[in-house]
Amino acid sequence: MDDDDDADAAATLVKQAFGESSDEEGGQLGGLEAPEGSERERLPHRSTPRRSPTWAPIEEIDGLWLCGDFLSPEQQHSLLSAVEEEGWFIEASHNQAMRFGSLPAWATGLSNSIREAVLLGDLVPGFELSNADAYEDSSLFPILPFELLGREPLFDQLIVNLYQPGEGICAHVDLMRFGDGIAIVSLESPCIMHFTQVEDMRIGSKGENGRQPMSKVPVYLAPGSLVIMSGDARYRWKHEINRKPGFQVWQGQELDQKRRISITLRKLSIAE
Ligand SMILES: O=C(O)CCC(=O)C(=O)O
Ligand SMILES: [Fe+2]
Repeated sequence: MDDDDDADAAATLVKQAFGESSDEEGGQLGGLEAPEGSERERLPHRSTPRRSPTWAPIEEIDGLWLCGDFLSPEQQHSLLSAVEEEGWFIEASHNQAMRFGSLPAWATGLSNSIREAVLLGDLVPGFELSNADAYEDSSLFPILPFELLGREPLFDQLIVNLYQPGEGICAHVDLMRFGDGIAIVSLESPCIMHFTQVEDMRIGSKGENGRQPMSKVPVYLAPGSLVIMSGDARYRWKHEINRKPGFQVWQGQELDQKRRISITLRKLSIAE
């Protein structure tokens, strides 16, 4: 596909997923409605278009993108309410819920919003100038390759994790039963997710791209942020969250740990 074909395919995808114009139901971030009685709900439907979210590449890791302003505070609130209404975490001993196949409506709305943010979001200023070469073949869709962005459904597996202060997740690469292209939305507490290369990229050896492997790459996940992992980021880097004292340090400050909820969306691999 050349760039024009890609652009046409993207336009078709936007129309299919979100309707002809952004005023229609299901338009930009339309899958997430404001809570009843909120200021936004009283406004005429979508009278003020929401600004585009901004995407920043994590420069050390190919295929890792962060959208720090994916969800507004209102949208975070309504997403959290939708999760809480599922009743998964009423018992203190329950801290994880999984769904396969058909997802709750709010998760399908979230999935649509992710696709829309990838298609319509802005790249952080300066990105195109400094990184144009590395992304030559995917300049239209640097955040998620078009074959992943255009698949239907985009995601068919949901996992919601609830972490109390001090709790996290050990370094891992997600199971191979899940395909490429993984999205993680963070709610409530900010946290630092650390990425480390898998063993075949040992310290001291040079990776395929000629770069020296990095020891550990910290990524700050604000509430309402969205992370997308594909390619190397998904297969060649482990991710972990260590919320023990001393590990959640950002710009010299230890983060204040509260409860954190994360929503991970993935697509099951097609069975061979
Ligand atoms: O909670 C998170 O942000 C990450 C969750 C995760 O990596 C997973 O469920 O595989
Ligand atoms: Fe994971």
